[in-house]
Amino acid sequence: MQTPAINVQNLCKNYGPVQAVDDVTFQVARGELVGFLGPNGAGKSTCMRILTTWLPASSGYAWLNGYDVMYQSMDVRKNIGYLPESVPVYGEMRVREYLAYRAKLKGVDRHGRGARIDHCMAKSRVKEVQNRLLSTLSKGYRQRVGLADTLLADPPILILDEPTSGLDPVQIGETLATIKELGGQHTILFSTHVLPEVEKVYDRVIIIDKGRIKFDETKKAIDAREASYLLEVRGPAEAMTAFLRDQPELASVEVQPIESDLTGFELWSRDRKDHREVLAARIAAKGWGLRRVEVRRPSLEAIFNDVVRRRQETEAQVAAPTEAPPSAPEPDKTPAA
Ligand SMILES: Nc1ncnc2c1ncn2[C@@H]1O[C@H](COP(=O)(O)OP(=O)(O)OP(=O)(O)O)[C@@H](O)[C@H]1O
Repeated sequence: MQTPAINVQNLCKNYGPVQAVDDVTFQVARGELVGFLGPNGAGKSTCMRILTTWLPASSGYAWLNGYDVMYQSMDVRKNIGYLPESVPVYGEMRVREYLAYRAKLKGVDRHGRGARIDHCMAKSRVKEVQNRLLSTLSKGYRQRVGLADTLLADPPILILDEPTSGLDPVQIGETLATIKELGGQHTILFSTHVLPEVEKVYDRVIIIDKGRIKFDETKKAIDAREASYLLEVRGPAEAMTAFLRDQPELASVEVQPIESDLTGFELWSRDRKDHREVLAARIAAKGWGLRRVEVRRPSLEAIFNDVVRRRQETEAQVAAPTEAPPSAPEPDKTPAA
């Protein structure tokens, strides 16, 4: 079996009491394009900084192209291009001059260096600003210069932390297209908390939340997931639930109470066929009011909602103080004269 491009085993990182990365294990095969998704503070940047040798792990292991991030950090660095969340700026340097300096540091052959810089600037769409001082660039352009930098030595693995951060919608589209194109020749792990961005380019998605991996699936597996149907029906909740659970076409029924006489249902059919019309007719025949019928395609958004938002909602409910009983008025603490 081929060595995975990225191999992470039981990785942990704590910053004092904050457990930023908590027992993370995953592998990325060569050539895979993996979206690393999670809400703010999930632990994405911390993971990436460990994988790129910029931060030591508290425990666990990681290998990139077979090199240990802890003990073979120079070899790891030769095999990766890393775009950090905030690109370091050498404000007094011009874009081309900066990339030339970086290419020299990375050992890019002197004879081919100029052509390589041109190629990377073209890929990252920064040619038009090549003579501008870095300090005068917008965050979006700086991010693109950072992307050009990651490509200079043509490393097999690219680790891109929020590559579209600070870009306008047109630039986001262009950068995603570049990432997709690069995906053919490199292994790419890129992070974002913007769902639609991953949806456009990924082969596989890993969702991390509170330092733990909560979901890891290929696009193919996600696309093959079965659609469900969302219904909102007005009527007696218990009777409606029992009725739907009796329908021979349905494999599973989930109940989501909405208000006193309105209930939401999520339904999965037994045979992957669409039974909405027949179910709607049966519900109408019972005299119940059908307010909503909708197909819910398996999407990253739905998965993300299941994995992260429901956890957040549950936590918010637990944290919300219960209504305190009216208390007796505080005794007057004013000291007696
Ligand atoms: N240097 C640090 N010292 C203390 N805590 C830190 C440090 N860096 C990160 N953290 C904490 O570790 C957790 C994970 O942060 P991290 O930056 O890795 O998350 P992230 O998923 O990249 O978030 P974002 O999308 O906002 O960049 C957060 O709770 C964060 O506050």
